[in-house]
Amino acid sequence: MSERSVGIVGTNFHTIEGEFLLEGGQTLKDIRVAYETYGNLNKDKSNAILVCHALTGDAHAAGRHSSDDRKPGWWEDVIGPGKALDTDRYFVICSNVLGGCMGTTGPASLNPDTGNPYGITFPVITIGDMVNVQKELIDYLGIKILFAVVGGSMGGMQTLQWAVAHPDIVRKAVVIASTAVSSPQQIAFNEVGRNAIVSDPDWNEGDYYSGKSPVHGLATARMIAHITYLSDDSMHDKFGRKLQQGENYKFDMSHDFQVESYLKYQGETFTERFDANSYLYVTKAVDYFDLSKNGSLAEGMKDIKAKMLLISITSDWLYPPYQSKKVVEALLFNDHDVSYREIESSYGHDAFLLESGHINYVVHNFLTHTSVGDVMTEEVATIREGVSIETAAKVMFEEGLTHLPVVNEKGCLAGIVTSWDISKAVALKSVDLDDIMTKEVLVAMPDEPIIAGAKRMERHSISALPVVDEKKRLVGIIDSEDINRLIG
Ligand SMILES: CC(=O)SCCNC(=O)CCNC(=O)[C@H](O)C(C)(C)COP(=O)(O)OP(=O)(O)OC[C@H]1O[C@@H](n2cnc3c(N)ncnc32)[C@H](O)[C@@H]1OP(=O)(O)O
Ligand SMILES: N[C@@H](CCO)C(=O)O
Repeated sequence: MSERSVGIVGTNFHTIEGEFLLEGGQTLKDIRVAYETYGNLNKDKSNAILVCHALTGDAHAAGRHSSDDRKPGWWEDVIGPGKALDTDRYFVICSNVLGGCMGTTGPASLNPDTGNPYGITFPVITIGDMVNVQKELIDYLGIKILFAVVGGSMGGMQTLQWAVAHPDIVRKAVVIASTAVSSPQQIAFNEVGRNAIVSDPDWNEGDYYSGKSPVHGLATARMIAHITYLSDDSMHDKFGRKLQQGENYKFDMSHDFQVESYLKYQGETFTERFDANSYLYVTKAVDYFDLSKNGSLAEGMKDIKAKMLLISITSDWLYPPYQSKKVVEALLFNDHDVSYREIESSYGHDAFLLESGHINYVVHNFLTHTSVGDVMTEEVATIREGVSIETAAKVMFEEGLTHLPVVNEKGCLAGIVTSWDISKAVALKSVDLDDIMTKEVLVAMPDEPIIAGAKRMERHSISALPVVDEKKRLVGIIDSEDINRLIG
């Protein structure tokens, strides 16, 4: 196993107890979420990155479940020590989507009310529902801010949805080979796939879990979809008109060309790991995805606060660069902080899984150009000027703090009290907070590079910096231990 891998990992499960309301108005009971995590969550819980998977991905994004596993998780090249999603710095989370078939509740799961698989009685779900389920997981993990949300393809849709629906949680968002609105062509390809599934007699109106499954329909759906993940150039490069066996045409109906054999293999192996009903539901969720509001993408995106990075792939004809550029335009219309990169690649849509060199470079740069505001803790316990030392000590004890900012009636920083100041007060029998607090406080600004804040802390041997805006209002705090971990 590569030294740069997260190594052997396991899948965890969390149940969201009770009724869960879906965007379509229906409910699901006791949703189970399968998830994996890599790296460690820091003390402030400010280094979490949520990775959202694509259509047929799963929670197993990196590492191996056992040393015998033939292949690692699907984004092994991007997640791990020293990689863009650096597990020495970040706590990476990936969960299987709602409606999936890799551990999270989906149509193949048992309906608790009937004891039978949901099948086609499973409610139609949306990208918004997938994100709402992830939000429950993040809450369960005690995470209040996401340093970043990252995803390709359908994972990019979830990432955009996160940025729109939870602007105060998401600090950075990386959207790769994706769109804010599913196009008619995308819907059309999905519909052909669904049609292949429901036309298979073994589909049996979705009720096939005790008999034969619709493997022919599902394999055909995958074959069609797989073509859309490649490009004309990559197919020329990969297969050309090469034959699978021998040098002469057989002039029969066998899989004479390599590309035929390849597609057959891709279709068949897919049926070993994916549920046909899940394919119906997850593609539907993709089709319904549309972040525009009143016909305007700019309006739909106006609440976003995260710094955004959009990446597209030159040869991706399924999610063409124009779709990412539309998102960029909508964000620029709102004066948002957005970067855009187009990766030159002939691999087509699946380049987001294959061009790991490019992806690592671009995503690493985006994530490491971090400002104070990207990592600061916004919920800061404070005390008002003029309170007693005892009150300050009590707050620090109850909140487990070593630094406590003192603010005036306008919320402006007036000083800071440390646990050392409290010890001094006890030793000197002081009662007046004003006597012991530091009034000339070193601070950081949200827009300054994190490295500048870290250097200031190092130079002055201090372990926390209050963050203030231009009016000196306290807006957050940063802690040296967490910062050092993030800047590596
Ligand atoms: C986030 C997510 O999207 S998770 C889901 C990602 N995974 C998938 O989508 C699985 C489907 N696969 C793919 O999409 C792509 O294969 C990728 C992007 C993952 C990997 O691409 P590549 O590394 O170029 O692999 P490639 O497409 O050549 O497929 C290789 C497989 O095809 C087989 N193959 C290659 N040529 C032929 C052929 N002529 N006949 C039969 N089989 C063939 C190989 O033996 C290999 O089999 P294996 O997967 O069992 O090892
Ligand atoms: N290979 C990807 C393509 C869809 O983005 C998947 O199967 O999920």
